[in-house]
Amino acid sequence: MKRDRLIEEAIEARKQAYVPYSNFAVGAAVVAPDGRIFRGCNIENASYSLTNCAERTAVFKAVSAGITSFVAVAVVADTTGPVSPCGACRQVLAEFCQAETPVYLTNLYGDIEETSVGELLPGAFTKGDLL
Ligand SMILES: O=c1ccn([C@H]2C[C@H](O)[C@@H](CO)O2)c(=O)[nH]1
Ligand SMILES: [Zn+2]
Repeated sequence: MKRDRLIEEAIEARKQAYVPYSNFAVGAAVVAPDGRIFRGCNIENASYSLTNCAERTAVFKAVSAGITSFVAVAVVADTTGPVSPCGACRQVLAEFCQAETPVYLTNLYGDIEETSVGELLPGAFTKGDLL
């Protein structure tokens, strides 16, 4: 199943997490319109606030490869329930996805919450608001 394949990609991405401070590894994977998958992990820094979350790493890798829209997203972490993306990542996903774009929030224990970018950030500030 496509969903499960994407979650596997996020699990693989998580293995590259650079997390010497929190020891909380997160993986993400986003799907381009042509089906290509971009992986991301969280990347921490001794200057803690410079940390980049897994979701934004995946999105920024894709954007730097010329992909500026996504048709599905998966995120995984070692949480008791499905992982919950931070506000910054919700805003970045809103920039490059449709409100209906599916987001699979998961953990290492098989819990899967199927939500959407619009549900994660209702009323997002978007480019249309700049007019
Ligand atoms: O959805 C999330 C939530 C947290 N983190 C990272 C940021 C930091 O490295 C660590 C602890 O907050 O987890 C992510 O990458 N994605
Ligand atoms: Zn985040």
